[in-house]
Amino acid sequence: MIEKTDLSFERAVLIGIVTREQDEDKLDEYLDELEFLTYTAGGEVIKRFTQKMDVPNPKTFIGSGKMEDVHQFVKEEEIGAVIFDDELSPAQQKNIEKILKCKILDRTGLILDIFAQRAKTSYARTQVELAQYEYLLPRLAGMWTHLERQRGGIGMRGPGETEIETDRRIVRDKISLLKKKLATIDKQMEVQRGNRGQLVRVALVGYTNVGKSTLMNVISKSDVFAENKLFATLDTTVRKVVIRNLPFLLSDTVGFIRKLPTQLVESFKSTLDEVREADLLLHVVDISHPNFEEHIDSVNQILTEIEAIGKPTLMVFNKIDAYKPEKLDEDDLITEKTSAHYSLKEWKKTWMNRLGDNVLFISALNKENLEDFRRKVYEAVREIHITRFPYNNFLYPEYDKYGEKK
Ligand SMILES: Nc1nc2c(ncn2[C@@H]2O[C@H](COP(=O)(O)OP(=O)(O)OP(=O)(O)O)[C@@H](O)[C@H]2O)c(=O)[nH]1
Ligand SMILES: [Mg+2]
Repeated sequence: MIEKTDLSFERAVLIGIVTREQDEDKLDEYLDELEFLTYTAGGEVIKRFTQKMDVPNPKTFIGSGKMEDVHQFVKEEEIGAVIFDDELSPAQQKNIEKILKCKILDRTGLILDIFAQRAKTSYARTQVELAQYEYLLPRLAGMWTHLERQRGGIGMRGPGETEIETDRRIVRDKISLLKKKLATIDKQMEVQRGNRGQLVRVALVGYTNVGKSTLMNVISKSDVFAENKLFATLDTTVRKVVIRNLPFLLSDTVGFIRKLPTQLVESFKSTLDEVREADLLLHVVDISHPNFEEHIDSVNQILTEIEAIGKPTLMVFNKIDAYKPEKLDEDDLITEKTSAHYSLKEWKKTWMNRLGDNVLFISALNKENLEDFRRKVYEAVREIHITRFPYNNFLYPEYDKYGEKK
């Protein structure tokens, strides 16, 4: 595994910009998420810097005055990492590093770092490593100045272009090696998937931290790692589940996020094969999150990217126990009623109504409405099952509660 930026106990500041497409409220929400990502990576956010601009500065992303403020703060407060919400170009990253003289990360770098920390199996590690090298390649020149500065002193001449070229070649070789390694594992996995027989395959998909693994555990009585941090799951777990008389395969996999780095989507292609090859998707949503609608869009966008959109899908709105609409007093005639004030009942009448029967409202944690969940999943799986195997003998005999055959 290549070096990762260690953010453990690191004091960090966040930087984001307000643009025409992204007003202050939106930026706030995005920075909340970036703060959660930083916390997941082990860092602590001390301050946020924001700036209004039409277009980012091509050299330093934010303007020079603002950069000076950040510089002062970094010096005075002993900040170890400065994290940008947007993707920085390799040149921007290099320039900013020169000014601030501390770790500079963008959103992609931060997400890659979390993936690197969390990858447990050699398969996940290989995929992350490939993504890291792809990210590193165009940034190599910048990295050298970094090393140069760190070592400094006598006898340390700046690296010539040739050394950077050598480095690029090494990284390129490494990338093609990792790709070959992944291709071999992919073949093995394909065979494994083929061996699973003809059972209907169901995949849990959704934004990170919405409760996919918790739901998997509840439904399949398994023990998949779940926690209140982002990207708890990086590997796919597949379990055989039986509802009433119907067996099927349920898989839990990596969560999605807004602007998931393309390097990661690409190198996690085979992990995501499970989603691509699924017959039915359970799109899990954290309805207690203020941005849940945007999360749905991000997930759909990634599903489109991996060519998994348009499959039969059940929308599973989870965490109903934690859903608290904002209060609107009856005599309050000034505050405009927005979706933040909707009760669950009101939500059901919105665009959710158009989803017809394909919606569910549950709490995986409190095991609320799980009967409804089982029934709807059963019906959807059965539908697929009987169209695929009209003369099928997979359906187990149904037993009543006394254990008698029906
Ligand atoms: N209040 C509430 N919390 C829940 C519910 N379901 C899950 N959680 C919590 O949400 C957090 C994330 O749960 P996970 O199951 O790890 O979520 P995930 O979707 O698998 O996350 P990633 O693997 O990171 O993509 C945990 O702290 C869970 O305890 C629920 O119904 N209600
Ligand atoms: Mg998970």
